[in-house]
Parts: sequence; structure tokens; C-alpha cells
Amino acid sequence: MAKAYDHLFKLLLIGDSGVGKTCLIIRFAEDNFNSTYISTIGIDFKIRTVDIEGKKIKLQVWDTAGQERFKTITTAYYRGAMGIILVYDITDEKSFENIQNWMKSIKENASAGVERLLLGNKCDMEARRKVQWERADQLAREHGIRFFETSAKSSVNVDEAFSSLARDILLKSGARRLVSREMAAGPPVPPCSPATSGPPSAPWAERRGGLDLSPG
Ligand SMILES: Nc1nc2c(ncn2[C@@H]2O[C@H](COP(=O)(O)OP(=O)(O)OP(=O)(O)O)[C@@H](O)[C@H]2O)c(=O)[nH]1
Repeated sequence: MAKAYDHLFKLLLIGDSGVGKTCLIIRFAEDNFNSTYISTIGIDFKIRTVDIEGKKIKLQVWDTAGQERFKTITTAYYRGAMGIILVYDITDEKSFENIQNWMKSIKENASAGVERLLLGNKCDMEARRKVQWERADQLAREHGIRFFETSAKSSVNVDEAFSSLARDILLKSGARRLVSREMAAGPPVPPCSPATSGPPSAPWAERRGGLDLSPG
């Protein structure tokens, strides 16, 4: 039977409570939106497979609770993520200011080299905008990451954001594999020498054959 996907990427959404993390994931995975607000308890995930550069990429998207009281549980999941999406609400200044703290949290808890993406959600609410596009664009540039304004409600830039992150991870993992292959080739090994285990895999190396629901 043909394999259902070529790569499995684990993504994680973080950001203040109420910025729309759950809604973004539901829009992406189920193309749906619900305006009833039910705050996430701890952690949850959804799956969608997308086609990128001719490859089938299965995205396991983890939703974290923005509330401080769940921090210990949610930060345990950072380490296993290959991509982290930082979300703020364009109508909520504080949620944008807190992006710096979420960045710090990534530095402290995630794997080095994890791909990051900044999203300013609720861009359908232009009349209530508090955070100008240029400010967020500047912040993203300072951190060397991509930035999109999105609306989970009006379905603006949601697919584009997830796909761009998946593409960046795919390109990076391709480059990494190329380098590892060159390193593995290394100096010539005398015949009959014991086999070596080769270079260690990345901390977030994909695991095939079913879901791995552990934090890392
Ligand atoms: N207008 C508008 N409202 C949105 C959008 N995305 C989410 N919301 C609303 O914002 C509220 C919070 O959305 P959630 O997705 O639950 O927020 P969250 O970031 O997951 O919150 P926590 O689970 O507490 O961390 C809900 O009432 C949503 O309907 C959007 O793009 N536009």
C-alpha cells in the first residue's frame, strides 16, 4: 500500500489567551469557524496533510493554552516541535507586547534551530486595530522570521501561513539531510571496521508509523 505521507512535521501554536490559536487550527484543519470562546485546557492537536513541492506533508498541529496556569504543561511540548507559530491579536496591544516573552520562552524550551512564524490574527477587525502591520513586520525582521496577518474568521492567509512554515521546514530538513549525508560519507572506512551509528538525528526528527503524542 502506498504510504499516506512523505514527512510528518509537528507544529505548535503559542500566544496569549484569546488571540485565536484554536480558531486558526480549526480553520486550517477543518475549514470551519465558531465564535463561541472555549479556552483551551492544557494541550490538544489536529492533523492535516498538505502537498508541498510535490511531497505529502502530514502536519500535526498542537494547540496550547495561552493561560499562564498551564505553562508547565505547554512548555514541555516545545522541544518536540519543528515549527512554532507565535500568535497575537491585532486588536490587543498587550498580546503583541507579550510576543517578546513568548520568544524568550521558545529560546528557553524549544530545540535550537526550530522554525518560527509570527501571526497577527483577527485582521477582519480593522476598525478595532491597535497594532499596525509595520510594527509587527519590524519585529519579525529583527528575529529573522516570516510574518502574516490572518483572520481565522474570514479565512485570510491561514493556509498560506501554515504552508509557508511547512515549506521552510521541508527546505531546511532537505539541506540538513544533504549535510548529514556528506558528513556520514566522511573519511574512507577500512573494510570490516565495526559499523558506526552515523550522525545523531535532529531532536525533532520525524517519527513514522503512527502518532507520537509525547511532548518531545
Ligand atoms: N473576529 C475574529 N475573532 C476571532 C478570530 N479568531 C478567533 N476569534 C475569536 O476569539 C476568541 C478566542 O479564540 P480562541 O481560538 O479560542 O483563542 P485561543 O488563543 O485559542 O485562546 P486560549 O485557548 O485561551 O489560549 C473566540 O471568541 C473566537 O471566536 C478572528 O480571526 N477574527
